[in-house]
Formats: sequence, structure tokens, C-alpha cells
Amino acid sequence: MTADYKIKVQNVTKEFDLFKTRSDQLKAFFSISNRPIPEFWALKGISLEVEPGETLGLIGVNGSGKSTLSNIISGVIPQTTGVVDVRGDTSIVAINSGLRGQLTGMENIRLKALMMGMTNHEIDSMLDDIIAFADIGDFVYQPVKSYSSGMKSRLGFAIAVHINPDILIIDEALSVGDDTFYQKCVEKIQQFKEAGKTIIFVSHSLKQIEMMCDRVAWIQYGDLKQIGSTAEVVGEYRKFIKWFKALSKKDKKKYQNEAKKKQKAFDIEAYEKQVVAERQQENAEDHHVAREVHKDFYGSVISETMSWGNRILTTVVGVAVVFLMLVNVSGHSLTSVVQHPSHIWHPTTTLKGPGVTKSVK
Ligand SMILES: Nc1ncnc2c1ncn2[C@@H]1O[C@H](COP(=O)(O)OP(=O)(O)OP(=O)(O)O)[C@@H](O)[C@H]1O
Repeated sequence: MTADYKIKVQNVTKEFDLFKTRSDQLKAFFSISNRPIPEFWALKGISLEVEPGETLGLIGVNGSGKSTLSNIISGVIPQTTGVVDVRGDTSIVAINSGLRGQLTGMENIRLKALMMGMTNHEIDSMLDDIIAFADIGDFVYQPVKSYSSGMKSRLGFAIAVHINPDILIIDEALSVGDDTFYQKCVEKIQQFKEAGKTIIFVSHSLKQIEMMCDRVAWIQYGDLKQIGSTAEVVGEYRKFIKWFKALSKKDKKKYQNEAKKKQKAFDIEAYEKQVVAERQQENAEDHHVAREVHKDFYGSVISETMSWGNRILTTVVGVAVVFLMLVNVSGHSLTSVVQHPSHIWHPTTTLKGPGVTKSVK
């Protein structure tokens, strides 16, 4: 691993809970269910680095984890374990991410640019360029949910390249546009490369990968199968695809099911022990390896379930809110209820009507 990286991903895993119902999801969030939740490990420990100014391609069959990894790098979703160090602003262009469906194209442009820290003046000065590049006509004033996938991709790409990020992540976004738009995007990506920007390029088109990428990472059902020069990795991947296509339908299914089974059975504790053993082999003198590995695994990760502290705080706030609501409904003052708690069950009733002024207890 080098010190001069733009992106570092180390021992990154991603686990998705396969909840059957919404209520199971809520119960798991508050940690109040003992029912085991089926796990699926979309990433099983990925480590790689991207150098400044490099274009790294991500390839792999459907469901191998390319989008999961690019979403983690761009900060759209958190990793389950591991270190993700990104030195610079990222902007992701993906078919189904980044744009808010309820907002118009114009509002999406403003929102994205404001999130990147641009001022309204800066946004105004680049608005015409974005609209011209996206070339979606009056649709720019319509909610994005009414766009075709090609239009979403055009707008997403136009915004992403004009806000001029340090790192551009393109996830299959060129596959849905027409040829003219594709050419425009390729030129823009070349300009980005010439400007020394770092790019992560996800695509099923090996021709596009060969044209754009300096190096390629092949992700295979959550593992990093190979990383290296474009020619080398694409060559090996082509051999695999040829082998896979030659399998019978039954054998293809068997191969995929076995891979998915391993992703469900992945043992994060065993993986942590394996990383400890590897690092101990590299440096037998270091007696704190286990602690360091644990810190690397969980030190920069936000928990997706509630901690005990938060659970206690939420319960206390919840009880206080219910209590205040009851006090309010009872019609007594807070002081009176605190002094005589039984008042809460004996509300004051104000009779309304002509000539009635009395309050009945
Ligand atoms: N929110 C989620 N909940 C459960 N499983 C998910 C979720 N998101 C992704 N997955 C699973 O994680 C695995 C990796 O998905 P991902 O979209 O990263 O693959 P991909 O390589 O980008 O696939 P494709 O080439 O089809 O776009 C898949 O098996 C997918 O079903």
C-alpha cells in the first residue's frame, strides 16, 4: 500500500439484512427482536487503492458488488467494516442514484451544487452549461420521476461533471444514453483524465473499460478476484466469461447458488481473525495487532442499530413526551400534577355554552 493514494479501501465488507417485513426491520433497529435475521454479505473484505489521476475500472458479473463498492466510496451508504479513506470530493453518476424524484431537474441541479458547497452565484453561472449538456429540453422543469432512464442519466452526468469534483464515479451511466450523448460523455471523461482527476468507472462493456481505464479491479461475488493492468485483468475476465457461458443452464445456476450461499454464510469474526494472522505474519514484533485490526474494522463505522445509550435516551424522551401530553389533556398545571400525581387521572372539564362559565373538576 502506498502513502500517496486518492482512495484507500481496506478490509471493507458490506452486510445487508434480508428482512421479510417492515416491522422486522424496525424491531432490529431498536434491537428488540431475538429472531435471527438472514444476512447477505455483498462485500466480503475488499482492499484496494486508487492513485491520484488514475482511472480504475470495476468489472464483474451481475450482483458481484460493483455498485455497492462505488456507493460506499462515494458515501451514499456506509460500509459494515473496514477503512474507507477518500481524499477529495466525490460525485457519483449512476442510473438510479443521486437524483430526487420529487424535485424538478432544475431543483436537483441546485440541490446537488449546494451540497458540494457552491454559492447561488456560482450555480447561476454554470446553470446554462448543465442544461445545454443534459439536452433534455423543457423536462428540466418537470419532476425527475417523470424522466426516462436515459434522461436521468443525461441530467445526472451533466450535473456531476459540471460541479467539477476531485473524484468522479460513473456507475453504468453511459449504457442508457444514445450514441451522441455517449460521445459527449466520453469527451468529457477524457477532459477529466487530462485534468488529472481520479475516476472510478463501472461498466459491463469491456470495450469501454479498455478505452477508459488505466487499471481494472474484478469483483466476483463480494471478493476482489484480481486487480492489475487493464489488458491483464480484462483478458482473465474474458476467459472466465467464455468458460461460464459454455456451462449448461443447470451448472450456471449451481455456480451462482454456491457463490450466494458463501455470501450468506460469511463469518465476519473468522475474517477478522484471518486478517490478524496475516498482519502478525508480516510483523511478528507488533503485539497489538488484534487491537489495531479491530479498530480498523470498526473504528470508522457508524452503527446501523441503536446503542444502549441511545435506547435509554429514546425511552426517557418517549416517556417524558407521553407524560406531558397526559398533563396537557388533564387540564391541570404541571406543578399540580407533580405535587398530586393522581390529578392526571381526574381531568378538569370546561363546560362551554351560553351562560356557562364554571369549570367542573
Ligand atoms: N439494499 C440491499 N439489500 C439486500 N441486498 C442488496 C441490497 N443492495 C444490493 N444487494 C445485493 O448485493 C449484491 C451486490 O449488488 P450490487 O448492486 O453491488 O452488484 P453489481 O455488481 O453492481 O451488479 P450489476 O452489475 O447487476 O449492477 C447483489 O446480490 C444484490 O442483490
